Amino acid sequence: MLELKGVSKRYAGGELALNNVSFNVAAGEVVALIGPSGAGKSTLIRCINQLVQPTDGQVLLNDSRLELLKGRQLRMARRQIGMIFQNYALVERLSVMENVLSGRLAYVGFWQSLLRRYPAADIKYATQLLDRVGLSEMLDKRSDALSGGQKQRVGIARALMQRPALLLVDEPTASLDPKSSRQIMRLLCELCREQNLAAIINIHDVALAQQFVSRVIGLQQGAVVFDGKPEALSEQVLTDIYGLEDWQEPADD
Ligand SMILES: Nc1ncnc2c1ncn2[C@@H]1O[C@H](COP(=O)(O)OP(=O)(O)OP(=O)(O)O)[C@@H](O)[C@H]1O
Repeated sequence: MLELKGVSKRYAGGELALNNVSFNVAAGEVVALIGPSGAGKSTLIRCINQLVQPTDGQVLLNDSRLELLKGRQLRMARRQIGMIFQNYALVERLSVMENVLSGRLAYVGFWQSLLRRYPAADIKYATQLLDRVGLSEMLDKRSDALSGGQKQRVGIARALMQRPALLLVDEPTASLDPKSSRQIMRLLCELCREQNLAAIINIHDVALAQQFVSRVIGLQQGAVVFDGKPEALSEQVLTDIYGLEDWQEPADD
């Protein structure tokens, strides 16, 4: 499904932010990406969706070489990648339903999207998704009236509206309390199973990741230093990844 082959990234004038990263993610597989600040987690996510062009290596999504695509072809390929963000990235003054429908923007034409005219099938699917994420009572609420956990549910429904093959999830729980964090991680993992979706979740909270995902990739200084089951993350491995940082405490940022 997703395959990274020897992906490296050097920003202008900087050190290697990614160093020869290779791994595969299968359909339906949920991977937590962990590592200390500056390890290259965000760079890796951005190299997958091509917001950052890798300096070296290949990024294959369903056998298509994303790093070679430009313009329209890249936009088409990106439809297969749903993004979920720490700060939700909702349009606050729009309703829950409108935010979810905006997940179809890459599919509907320019005028349709400007006038926010979506096909009936899209509205039906958005309604189903909002029901699935537990927000069926809130379709017409303004997004700025929601709690953090509810906003993240809208963000998840919007990403799924794209009918993606892969979800890239950047710190989905960093702005949430512990209970909402667990609910969001559980929901994400259930949805990936139900829809046979692959996901890479960039997450600081190791204990939370261990509780829900089936595979963890640990980055340190741009290189993969661990790739395995969460049970295999021993104290020694975590110390290798995080150095002397206290990896048991979720990061503040
Ligand atoms: N646009 C950029 N230009 C130059 N250097 C960058 C840029 N973005 C990131 N870097 C550098 O690349 C390295 C990896 O950064 P990255 O943001 O990918 O790490 P991260 O693991 O996501 O960190 P955090 O957990 O703090 O978000 C760091 O040394 C960072 O300073």
